Amino acid sequence: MHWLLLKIQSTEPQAEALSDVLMEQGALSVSIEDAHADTLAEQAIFGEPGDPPPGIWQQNIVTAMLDAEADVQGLLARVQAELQLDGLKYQLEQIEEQDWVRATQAQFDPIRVTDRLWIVPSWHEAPNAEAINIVLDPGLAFGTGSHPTTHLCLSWLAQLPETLLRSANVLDYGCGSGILAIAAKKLGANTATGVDIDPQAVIASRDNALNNQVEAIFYDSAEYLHEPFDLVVANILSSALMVLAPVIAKSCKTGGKVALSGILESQQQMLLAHYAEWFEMDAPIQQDGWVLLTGTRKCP
Ligand SMILES: C[S@@+](CC[C@H](N)C(=O)[O-])C[C@H]1O[C@@H](n2cnc3c(N)ncnc32)[C@H](O)[C@@H]1O
Repeated sequence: MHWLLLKIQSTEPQAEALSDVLMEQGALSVSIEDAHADTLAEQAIFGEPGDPPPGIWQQNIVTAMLDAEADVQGLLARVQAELQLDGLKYQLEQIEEQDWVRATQAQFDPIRVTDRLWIVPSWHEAPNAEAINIVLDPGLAFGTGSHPTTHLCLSWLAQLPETLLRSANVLDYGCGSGILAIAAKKLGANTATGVDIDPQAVIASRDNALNNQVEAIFYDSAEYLHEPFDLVVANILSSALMVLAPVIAKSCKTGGKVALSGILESQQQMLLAHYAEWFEMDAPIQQDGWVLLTGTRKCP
């Protein structure tokens, strides 16, 4: 069994309408991708809570998956007529039936955070059985460890002195998959708590903690009571970090540490200035255009 992939070059104003017409004309699925993906001209597009939708890439590829027997020329003619377009540029590829589960799994390899901390998908053997291995599969909640913002937080947790961690109660604000709370606990934290605005993230975090045989508490941020913790990690986008600053400050004991992630280089000065009201801020740490800000809670 096989299918056809019809890949059409498109522009921002056309792409949505093109996708809709392809679906109406019998495509099994349609996706839109950056025409410059995996090149230096790749355009990062993401939205922040409260901002208008970020739109799509200026130059993109609209890919329709079709039955092997589909009349491609007829389909293209109908699409062009409906959208009043001329000379669509396209490529046609054939894809064979394959083990889709295995193909998906093959995209996720173990991730080394440090020599002693790894994130390992459940279907993989741990590269170092002696290391602290967090077993985590991609799921509905953010946080597989592959994103620089998560990686920055994990590296920060992993370099904390063990003596500090042993007595530390850790809060993971915006826990997603629970990866940071689970890592903190596995690295030796006294307790780990995670909160998230998304109920699916709370469920995923609880499942992941169970799979890792880690005791950690996860709940909805609406139920969070602002109790003070020794360490607070928050990997959320910068607009949310700005709004949540008083909550995060209240959540951190005097002398406690904070780590803030999800911040672009262009946003770091704004965040540093804002958090300086409550924290003695350290020099930013950068990775792939993202910044980790850390600090120590001042006396209120
Ligand atoms: C970028 S993910 C980080 C997940 C994980 N902690 C990590 O480091 O990979 C951000 C998480 O913050 C949550 N979030 C966003 N705004 C929030 C808010 N105001 N309060 C609590 N959680 C929030 C999102 O639902 C999401 O799960």
